[in-house]
Amino acid sequence: ADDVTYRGLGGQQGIKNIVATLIPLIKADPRIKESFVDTDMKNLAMRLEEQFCALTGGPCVYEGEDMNDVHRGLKVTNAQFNALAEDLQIAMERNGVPSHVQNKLVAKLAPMQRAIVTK
Ligand code: HEM
Repeated sequence: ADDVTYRGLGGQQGIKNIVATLIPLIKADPRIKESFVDTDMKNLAMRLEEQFCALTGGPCVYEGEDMNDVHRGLKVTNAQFNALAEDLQIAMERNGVPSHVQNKLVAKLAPMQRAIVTK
């Protein structure tokens, strides 16, 4: 499998660090934080690590919920989707991920927008 992007993120440890940076950004972001008040953020972090690893060619299997099912009823807007993507880019930037690799991960998340945005 092509794991260039996975390696660009710094592999398993790099992804762990990126998600650890991302979670507090989500919790502090006035555009999206209300959506996560009842969320188990440790579980979310574990699932995001799996998902980013699997999507970028790493040796992981995403074992979380289907993106449609988990976001159904949350009334997520396009603006909120973009806000989270922006927070992710900040998290990658802070962990020294080159911008071309940042763009690769964001591009892999883009097709999920239709499943996540329901408003
Ligand atoms: C790039 C965009 C996004 C990705 C890749 C993503 C991915 C995920 C993943 C992997 C989970 C965990 C599923 C599980 O527990 O099995 C999750 C849960 C969740 N997501 Fe998203 N998500 C995105 C955008 C958003 C946005 C914009 C919002 C709201 C503003 C949101 C709100 C939530 C909430 C509240 C949960 C937890 C649901 C629960 O625990 O019942 N997500 N997301």
